[in-house]
Amino acid sequence: MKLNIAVLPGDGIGPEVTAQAKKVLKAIAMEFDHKFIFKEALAGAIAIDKSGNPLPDETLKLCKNTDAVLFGAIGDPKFDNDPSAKVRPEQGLLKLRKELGLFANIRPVKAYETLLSKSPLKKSIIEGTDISIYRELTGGIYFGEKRTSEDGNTSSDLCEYSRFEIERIAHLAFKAAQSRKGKVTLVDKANVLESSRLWRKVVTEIALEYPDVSLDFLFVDNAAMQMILNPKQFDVILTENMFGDIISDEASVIGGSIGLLASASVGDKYALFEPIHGSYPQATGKGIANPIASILSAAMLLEHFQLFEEANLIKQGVDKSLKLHITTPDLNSKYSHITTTKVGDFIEDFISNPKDTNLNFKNIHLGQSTII
Ligand SMILES: NC(=O)c1ccc[n+]([C@@H]2O[C@H](COP(=O)([O-])OP(=O)(O)OC[C@H]3O[C@@H](n4cnc5c(N)ncnc54)[C@H](O)[C@@H]3O)[C@@H](O)[C@H]2O)c1
Ligand SMILES: CC(C)[C@H](C(=O)O)[C@@H](O)C(=O)O
Ligand SMILES: [Mg+2]
Repeated sequence: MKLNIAVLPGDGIGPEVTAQAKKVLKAIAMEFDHKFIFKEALAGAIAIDKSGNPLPDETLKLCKNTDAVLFGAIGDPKFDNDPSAKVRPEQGLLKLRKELGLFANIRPVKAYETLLSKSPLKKSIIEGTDISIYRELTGGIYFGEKRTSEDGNTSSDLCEYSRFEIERIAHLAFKAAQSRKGKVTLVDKANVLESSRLWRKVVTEIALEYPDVSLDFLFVDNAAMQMILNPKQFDVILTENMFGDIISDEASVIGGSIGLLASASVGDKYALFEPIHGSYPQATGKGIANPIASILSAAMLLEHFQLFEEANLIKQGVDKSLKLHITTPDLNSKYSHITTTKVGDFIEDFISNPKDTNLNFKNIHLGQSTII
């Protein structure tokens, strides 16, 4: 298969982790005789520095003319620490999501058998957790009207949703549940917010079209607690933009690191794949950022194009790296010298030689030969 992939590495650790995902995709192309053509473009703080615009026109144009976008992360403390900054890196990402119509952001969360001891949560609580979060991505408070009074002392962000925006992601969530455990949990704040009451009404109506799927409701404050008390109760979580942002970072604790959580953002026409984490500025250039979220986002990209065998091979490589503790320090690897690049190298090697039980870690040099 031939795929044109726009790569937007972004800021901070974005370029480091995206380079690993790209490397892994190149290995897949080689093994399966695909042609993946990568074209890089600027987004985020780096784009503001170069052009004054967090999403330059040529970047948007490239994304609209490719089959898929592989996104790193954006954000820089110089903007985070300046509330009066007029242009911000995050505006670039939000505009990109809106322009590409990426209304559904799918964030899988699972507890890896080999990482059960890495989570601060008890093994008995997290073991077997497998959740798919469907986060609405182009509406709600992120995109409603923003106002600040003339004296600068009052500000507001409008949270607005239409029936159409709720319906289209709800259908995706119910369809996903049909091929999973058959349960959708709508996370909202319907006891307070009018917009959440619309979500409940519309989602309840749509549920009638999916009699094989059960629907329940949880207020977001309770959901945040349930996520760490009893995450196994969840199958598909359907929620609005901001609640989904918050609850998915919280859910990453189950896996052991946010550096493991990938995502796919899809719409009617375009698709973008990115880790759920940010630009983790403190880690830039240190080689300590976990690239697995980015690598698994590349696997989601392949799944989007029905390349399941290829995606599975990447996932097997990830599983193997975790099993062998070929991991960055966020997962307390027992080896101190496993960098971002070395994790990518290992998964790349695995893809070209998955059966090699003596995988020689040619790029890794662990200094021991009996770790398999
Ligand atoms: N999609 C995006 O591009 C995105 C997402 C979230 C935050 N941001 C931006 O990133 C910047 C930093 O935000 P933040 O510090 O709140 O969130 P962050 O996700 O960048 O980092 C939060 C913490 O998560 C951990 N972490 C994140 N990525 C990791 C990785 N790959 N490996 C290991 N550990 C990792 C680190 O402990 C880090 O301190 C801000 O400017 C923010 O706006 C961008
Ligand atoms: C950077 C920010 C705009 C973004 C969001 O809130 O959607 C991020 O937190 C994410 O989860 O992708
Ligand atoms: Mg977030």
